[in-house]
Amino acid sequence: MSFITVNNLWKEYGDQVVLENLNLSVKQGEFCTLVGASGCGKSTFLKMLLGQETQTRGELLLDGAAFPAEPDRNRGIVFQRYSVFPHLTVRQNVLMGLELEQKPLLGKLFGRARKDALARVEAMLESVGLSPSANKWPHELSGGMQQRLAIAQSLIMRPRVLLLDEPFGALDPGIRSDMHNLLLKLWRETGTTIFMVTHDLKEGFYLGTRLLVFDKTRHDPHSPNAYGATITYDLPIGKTDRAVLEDIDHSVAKTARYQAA
Ligand SMILES: Nc1ncnc2c1ncn2[C@@H]1O[C@H](COP(=O)(O)OP(=O)(O)OP(=O)(O)O)[C@@H](O)[C@H]1O
Repeated sequence: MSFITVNNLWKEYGDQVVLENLNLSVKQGEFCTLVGASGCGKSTFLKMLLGQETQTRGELLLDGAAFPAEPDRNRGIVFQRYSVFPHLTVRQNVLMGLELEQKPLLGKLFGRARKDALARVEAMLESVGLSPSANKWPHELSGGMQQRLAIAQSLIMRPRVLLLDEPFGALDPGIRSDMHNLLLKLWRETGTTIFMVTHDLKEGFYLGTRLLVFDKTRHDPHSPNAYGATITYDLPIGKTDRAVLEDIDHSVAKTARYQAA
């Protein structure tokens, strides 16, 4: 059965059509990577999946029911930068979600509940390789460590859907490949469904089980906002030949030129 269903989904901001007629059916545990020219609406789509934005038209279903309109623990998100709290230590950053979930008013756990939560936090820090840095402050961490912390902070809540908006875009290539391996390990361990935006087609192919290309198929030079992007390719990874990749590269670059003009 489809876990996430998108039917004839449109998103407009004022007179700007950002996304038009998206249709998609995603099974639980899939790893979808999203690529497309800058400004094509990939982040907007993630925000709709998160519950931060609502669609203008169409349906977005989770297990056959309308998506909750507010962000909730079903969905976690990691941005390119700065999604951790600078005034909390690494351990506190990861613990905070559990405390707020169980004690929304006080934001503090005590006794047995705190001990159990801390045990989960320690296991998560171990899993992302941050145990030795548990007492550090975010500003004392490298970019890669900050992103590992942001991922830990999301995954501790055991979200059914993990949304990643160019999470490795600001990292050096060497660190990126470590992060890829870590993400694949965590994805296999948790079985969470992932949507990840990337500008790097190769990264999209390496990580995902499915590649979604967001692109505009219609352009009006006199009215650049009249048409939105849609999903032009929806490819199972591992079964795609070189000519298709070149085609994607070519059409995304063309849209980017239109947007820049
Ligand atoms: N809250 C908003 N109000 C008005 N317009 C918005 C809003 N959010 C996004 N947009 C517009 O929607 C379009 C799509 O933006 P979005 O950030 O989703 O693109 P993107 O594909 O993620 O781009 P990039 O790859 O550069 O991050 C842009 O033209 C942007 O200006």
